[in-house]
Amino acid sequence: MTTTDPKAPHAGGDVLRLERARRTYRRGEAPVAALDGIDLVVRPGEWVAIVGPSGCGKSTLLNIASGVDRPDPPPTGGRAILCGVDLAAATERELVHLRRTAVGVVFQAFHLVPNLTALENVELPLALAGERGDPGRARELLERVGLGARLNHHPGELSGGEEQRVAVARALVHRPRLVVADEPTGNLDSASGALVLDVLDELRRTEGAALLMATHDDAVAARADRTVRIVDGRIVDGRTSADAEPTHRRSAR
Ligand SMILES: Nc1ncnc2c1ncn2[C@@H]1O[C@H](COP(=O)(O)OP(=O)(O)OP(=O)(O)O)[C@@H](O)[C@H]1O
Repeated sequence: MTTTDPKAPHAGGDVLRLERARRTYRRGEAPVAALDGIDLVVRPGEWVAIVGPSGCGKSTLLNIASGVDRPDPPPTGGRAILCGVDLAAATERELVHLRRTAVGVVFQAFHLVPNLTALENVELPLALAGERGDPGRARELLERVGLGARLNHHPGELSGGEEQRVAVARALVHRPRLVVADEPTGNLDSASGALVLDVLDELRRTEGAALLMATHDDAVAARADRTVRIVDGRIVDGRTSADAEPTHRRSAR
């Protein structure tokens, strides 16, 4: 491939860099700017929360951060660099490789495969990435999320919180550099949600992955290293990178 290999050990630097990123949907005649010039840098190991009202652009941003979507074409779309790969320049094949090797995803609705066991669900990303990997890795992760006794259970035999902990193990099994989580506690009661956040945080720290998480819940966002607030596709509050000054102070000047 022509771009940096996202899994290469030397692939340091930012995990995600958005510069004036813009994503426009054409709805009938009127274009909708779902992202309207977003600057955001996520560094290795950081936990960044994205908050904002329904329709502000959180899912659009996460889709770009997970390599599922790209900003508008240059020059109006700005730049989106995911694990060293410029999304505008990447081929579809490169994007598939990026998604399978460098990114892990946790959804609100778990999205486990119902006829596979917990262990088989966690092993799935390794098979998709064509990696034999460490044969004990999936089992070890399930033990670390507290499900060592549920390896052979199917999703229908697990509680919602247990299903989401399987999904967390699945998101980290291929050692991604970035975990993208869309309302990961949105379908859970507060105790199960807190446990899911605990295991996500523990794995993030020990595995060195960055975590980019959208949430409606201010208590969830408060656990992140920093929070970015979006309204109408623009960042209105928070720090766009770990060393940037707060946006609201900048605009008040
Ligand atoms: N495929 C699409 N086609 C047209 N418009 C879209 C599409 N997807 C999203 N939008 C619009 O883009 C804007 C941002 O949507 P997005 O789903 O990113 O918001 P969100 O913050 O994730 O919302 P929620 O919190 O409700 O999930 C909204 O105005 C939405 O209606």
